[in-house]
Amino acid sequence: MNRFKELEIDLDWFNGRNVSVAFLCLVTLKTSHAIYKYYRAKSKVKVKREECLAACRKMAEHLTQKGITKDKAERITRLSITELEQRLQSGELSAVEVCECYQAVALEVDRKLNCVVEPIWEAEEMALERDQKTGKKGPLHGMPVSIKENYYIKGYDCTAGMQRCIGDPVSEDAVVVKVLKRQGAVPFVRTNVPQTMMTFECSNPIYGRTLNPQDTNRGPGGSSGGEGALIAAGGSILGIGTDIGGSIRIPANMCGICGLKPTAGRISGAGTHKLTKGQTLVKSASGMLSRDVDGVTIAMRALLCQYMFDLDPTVPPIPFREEIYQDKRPLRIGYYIDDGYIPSVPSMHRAVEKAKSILESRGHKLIPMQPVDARRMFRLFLDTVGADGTKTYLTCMKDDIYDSTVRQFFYTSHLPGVLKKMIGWIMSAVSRDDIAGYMVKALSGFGTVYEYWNHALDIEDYKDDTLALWRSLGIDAVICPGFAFPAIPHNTFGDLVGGCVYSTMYNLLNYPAGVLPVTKVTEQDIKDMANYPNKTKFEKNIKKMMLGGTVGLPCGVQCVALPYQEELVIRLMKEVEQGLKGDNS
Ligand SMILES: CCCCCCCC/C=C\CCCCCCCCCCCCCC(=O)NCCO
Repeated sequence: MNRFKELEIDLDWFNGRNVSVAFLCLVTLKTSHAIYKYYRAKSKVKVKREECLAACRKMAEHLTQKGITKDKAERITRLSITELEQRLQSGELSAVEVCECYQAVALEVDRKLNCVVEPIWEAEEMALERDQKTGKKGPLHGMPVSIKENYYIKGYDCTAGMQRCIGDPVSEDAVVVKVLKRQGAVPFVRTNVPQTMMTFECSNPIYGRTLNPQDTNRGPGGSSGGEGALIAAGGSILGIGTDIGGSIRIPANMCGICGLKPTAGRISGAGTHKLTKGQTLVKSASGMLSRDVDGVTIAMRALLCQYMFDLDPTVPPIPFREEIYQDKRPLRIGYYIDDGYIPSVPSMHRAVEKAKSILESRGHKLIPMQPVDARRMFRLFLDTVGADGTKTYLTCMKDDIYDSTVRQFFYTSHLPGVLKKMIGWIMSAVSRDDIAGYMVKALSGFGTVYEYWNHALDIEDYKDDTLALWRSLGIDAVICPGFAFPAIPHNTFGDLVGGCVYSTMYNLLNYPAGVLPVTKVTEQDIKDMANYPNKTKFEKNIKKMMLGGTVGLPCGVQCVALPYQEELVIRLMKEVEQGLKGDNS
């Protein structure tokens, strides 16, 4: 009876006025909490940014005090990597002077392009150790190397542009960084990345936006965009990056430098940001970017050593195979200018045609081909990265400030799965553009492990079909566009995301692929855009972008080989590069 009375009293409380007041209180509380979290994130980001800017200023002052003149710095940074290697090995140049000159130029470049996150303070001490070393020098003795921000460097935050990771310095270097140091290199600056590293723009709320040295109204590509911009502008000679959808090759294409994405796992990825590591169907690959192909070769030779195999036993102990790299045997090389899904632009066609005629003139047989259904591939890729319904990204980005380049993806990601599927379906039906629609659908993820395993089998089928195609054509390698188009204006990633079909294909297949610059956009290429298809929204976006002042932008070619044939990829890249220089040896 008593209990019943109590209940009556409780029920009485639930009158209209009380419920409205409680509801209002709840909304106010929630809103104030969200505002508080937003400002807390903002101030955390601001403090970090100021710290990094102060570090750059302090380093610049230090270098001025040391008397590093612009003249001297430019004299050293203009040397090719092979010249620099020889002078460091012979002792003609000291590791300290090379390090200081590169730091000075990198900081100067950074003031224009915002590509450096912060200097590595220990670099000078490391360089001094190299100079004092007696006995055999390492293959990278004194070589300055820039490091993408998502690689662990002891004592520094590794954020991937996300505020959650600020104030949590890592306790150990990444395996690649350890190996570089052991081989004599001097890591000297950390470079910028996009927030989450899943876009090919290069902007985040902590370190800001990186600009393309070829045209500052455009981005350098991403996610290794800081590396791309810094190397192309002469502030670094060799950089380390990662690539799960094109992050090494896209900046290489957009900035006009070389980049190699090895087979995932050939170079250790231990000690890189963990964001994408739970997703194991398409793995991120560690690789490198450099001004020319020699840089890539020198880095691969040095990294593929016993020390890396010992530190990371998951890496297959295959040293650099000179016999494949130096081989002069004529090859059968497949080529395509269009993947049959996303039409690449005329300047990219020309780049492939140019590389093709160079390779033919060197005795190789070029065979026209079409890759296995690129649309099927891209859907598999998107379903893979969105497999968890984007929960991993949303968790890492909880309470963060969304960068303008990824905002729309995150707002969409928050919607319930059914709604994402529906919106995706409607978008595909209405716009005749199945890329945006399919992307939204892919953000909804898989419902069951059974579906996910079936999806994994579909990827295996795609790999089998591609291998069967290569076997039937009897090809050793493939050349194709380095990307669908050259560098894009800021904040257009969402409109042009489909361009990455050209790069993601070789992540899904896990084939090694490298990009090198071959040509630049000409006035004629722009005139030829008149024949570019104009049916889908995506094609219209590409056309508009290309007509918006792209003349002079670099265009690269991608060289691809079967898994673990990195040496063959580099050989092809080198032959194309030699052909471009008119050297047919
Ligand atoms: C459709 C699934 C998307 C899941 C990600 C949702 C989180 C939102 C974050 C960013 C929005 C971008 C979503 C577009 C994904 C597909 C496009 C891939 C673009 C590839 C760019 C290069 C990425 C890369 O290689 N990163 C290196 C990491 O080591």
